[in-house]
Amino acid sequence: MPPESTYVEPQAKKNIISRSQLEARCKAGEILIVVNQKVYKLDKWIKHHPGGQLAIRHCIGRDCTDEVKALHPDYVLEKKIKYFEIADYLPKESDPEFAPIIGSRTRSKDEIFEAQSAQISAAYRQLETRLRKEQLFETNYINYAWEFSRYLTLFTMAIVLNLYGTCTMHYMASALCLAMFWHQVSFFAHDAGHNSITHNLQIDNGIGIFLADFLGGLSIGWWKKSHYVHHIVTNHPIHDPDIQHLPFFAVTTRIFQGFFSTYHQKEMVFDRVAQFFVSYQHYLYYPVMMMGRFNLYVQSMMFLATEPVYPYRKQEIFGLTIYWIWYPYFIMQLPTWNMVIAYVFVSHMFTFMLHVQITLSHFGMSTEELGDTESFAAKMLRTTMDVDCPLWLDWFHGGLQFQAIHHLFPRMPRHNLRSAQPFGNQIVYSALKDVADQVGFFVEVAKHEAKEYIDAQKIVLPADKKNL
Ligand code: HEM
Repeated sequence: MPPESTYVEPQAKKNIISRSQLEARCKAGEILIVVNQKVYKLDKWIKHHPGGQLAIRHCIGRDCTDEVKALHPDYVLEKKIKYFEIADYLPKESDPEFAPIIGSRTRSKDEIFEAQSAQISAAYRQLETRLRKEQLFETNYINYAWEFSRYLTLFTMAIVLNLYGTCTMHYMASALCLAMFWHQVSFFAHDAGHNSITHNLQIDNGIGIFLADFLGGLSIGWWKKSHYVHHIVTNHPIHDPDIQHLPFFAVTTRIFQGFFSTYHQKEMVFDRVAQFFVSYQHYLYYPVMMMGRFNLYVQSMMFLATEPVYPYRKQEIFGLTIYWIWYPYFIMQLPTWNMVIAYVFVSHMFTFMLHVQITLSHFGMSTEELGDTESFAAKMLRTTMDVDCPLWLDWFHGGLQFQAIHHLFPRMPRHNLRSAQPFGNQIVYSALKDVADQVGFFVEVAKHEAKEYIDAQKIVLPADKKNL
């Protein structure tokens, strides 16, 4: 055992599961995950998990400590998780299959990658402690008061311009205000989905249902299901629903062969229709984004109709029913049918800004699968991008332009993301420094090897010839 190893001899009586045993048991169908060097068995409970089944399925058979810490309130790790503990996890260096590294063997590329990834993870954990000290996980309700005044202004303007308007310009301005209202309120619903408003699951869920279902006609449950998965397997072409947009877009050429989407549970084929649309995707991007909200209606209804276990189904169906009463009633106040149709399109299409903002942070980033040894923090930084924006424009992006820090700490209230970002950058810089150091090291090795080769071959370089 190397002296610097952190391995501690487990107590004789405790159950121990090694990495190979874990793999074998998971392959046999057991739902086991590793958190803080302990193994948890979730076979029976998975269908009751408030974060959905798929979130857990993406963590089966691997260490998901950082994911679990990032996505749960403290009580889950402090109390709830204990009920599912079945054994200690045997770190791989003590597993007979993974013999200790003896002597000065050169580390393989995989080992270097794993070590770098672990370094980022360690920096990430320190950062979390620091941000807690800075109280950046606490909600400042004054921010929400400001936001409320904005929502209320937009909604009131939409109503007044619709009911008391006298010309097309008034009606279209009303539609635009409604689109802006939906756009802005989505950020609030996003907080509710992450339980980052009151940090109480029931209350935040209630807020989410009111905002998304009653006011917007969309299912918060549907959104939460897909968004949680997105946070765990960000930018994975096969697993992340947020980058699966066939037949319209292909974010990576990897999907040209078609693939089975684990989220949608269906084959996504790259057929002729997809070939046609994808070849024009650079033109179609904005028009498709403008139609996005109509698609969300369909997804919401499908979710409520087909999700096997969902505790808030009745409340959400009630919410959607109210929406489908108030919105049609509202637009029927317009003087002509042409105006009604124009209103529907303008109010829906101008929410495209939200879809653009969401996709902007991920579409241009890596979609590689780098395996289980990549840490959560390393993966989030590789797949997520911030959007630069001045302070005065924060309201427009809702604070979510700091997407990398949001992905590292999904439960952090949005209004704290700007303050947290400089701390987050430290991880990025230290990761980049590591990469730069590695590159420098490889250059030195290459130089050394080249020199050895030249000396061995007794090659005379042109520059040296002149000196002969
Ligand atoms: C023994 C294991 C686990 C237990 C006991 C557990 C328990 C819970 C509980 C009680 C909640 C509701 C939290 C609240 O009150 O806000 C929750 C939410 C959640 N869990 Fe787990 N969970 C476990 C494993 C996992 C795993 C492996 C993942 C995947 C990374 C996961 C992802 C989530 C997500 C995404 C949410 C929703 C978070 C939110 O609302 O912001 N959970 N879990």
